[in-house]
Amino acid sequence: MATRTFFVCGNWKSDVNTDAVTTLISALNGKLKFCLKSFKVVVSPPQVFLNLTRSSLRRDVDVASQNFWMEMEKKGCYSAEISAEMLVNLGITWVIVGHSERRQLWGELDELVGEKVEYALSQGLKVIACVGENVEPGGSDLTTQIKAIVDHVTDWTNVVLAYQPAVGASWKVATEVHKRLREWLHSNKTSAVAQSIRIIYAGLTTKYKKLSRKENIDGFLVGEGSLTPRFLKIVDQAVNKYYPGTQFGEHEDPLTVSDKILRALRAANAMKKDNPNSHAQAARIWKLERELINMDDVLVKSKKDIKTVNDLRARNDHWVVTIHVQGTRLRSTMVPATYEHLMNSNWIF
Ligand SMILES: O=C[C@H](O)COP(=O)(O)O
Repeated sequence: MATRTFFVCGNWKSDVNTDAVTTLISALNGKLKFCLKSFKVVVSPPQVFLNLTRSSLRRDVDVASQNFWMEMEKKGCYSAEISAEMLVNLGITWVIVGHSERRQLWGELDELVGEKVEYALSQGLKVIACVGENVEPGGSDLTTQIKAIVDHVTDWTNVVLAYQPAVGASWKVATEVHKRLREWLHSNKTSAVAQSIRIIYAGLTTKYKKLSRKENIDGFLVGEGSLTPRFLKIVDQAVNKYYPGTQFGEHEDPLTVSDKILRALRAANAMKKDNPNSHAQAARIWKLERELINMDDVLVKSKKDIKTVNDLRARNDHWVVTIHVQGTRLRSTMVPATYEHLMNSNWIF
């Protein structure tokens, strides 16, 4: 499987008000329990809600603007427009460029789209660059659109390509076009670019689960479906591609052993503070031990030989952690239990 970070962006277009935005933010804040390092979730509210969204949404969900104004000449007076610089100043990290609605309704042409992509990147924004078949009769074809973008990008790390199909296109068409787009990038750029770039699907569909499992589909730009709890479901289904059996909010990335212990110790330490000597505490610690053992199927990438962490006991202000490697006790480590210590120390292995 390619190692491209899966990417799901909810584009709230112009269909929301303050209540809806607040509700959507709390749904995301409440459901997502862990940072999804290998899975990027982004939301794109209308510009009037960018500040509200950025200030109240959890930090590991990024925020995208649906557009920006590029100062074609020097700084000037452009009433009502919002520049890339303003977005950066607000803490917005992504911007959508070349959405079919901007192309159709505001006449944004390929060359402008390419220039906007380049300018946004130069200002430190990441870009969701849209190309598609949802254009006016006589509009440019997919290859021309993509070429106009490609010519303005040198580093693809911060660019996601969103494919917007013609209305009514089936999921089968989507998979075929994504494949062709990657082949085009392979032939016209490099194989490294073709393999690393994320191509996300930005069409109306109910087949998110199916599509998320296709090799060349690296995520979604979701319009209408991002305005309801369905969005969480879409993310769930995609998360499941990588972590079968998990749900959005329950999934966590494979953790290192030290991450796991650190997390358990933090929890144990908090319990200890609350209730220093109770049996209940001992029982909870026992539960934590089990939890660590139950996570043993998660292998530690950088230290392949360490397989289990199966002992965690309290001794005054310290905790003893025993590491077992393939059934044999490797070592016991005494670790300090204060929160500050745990946060700052480099104690493990
Ligand atoms: O920005 C998203 C695309 O325009 C798809 O929107 P949709 O999911 O409402 O069809």
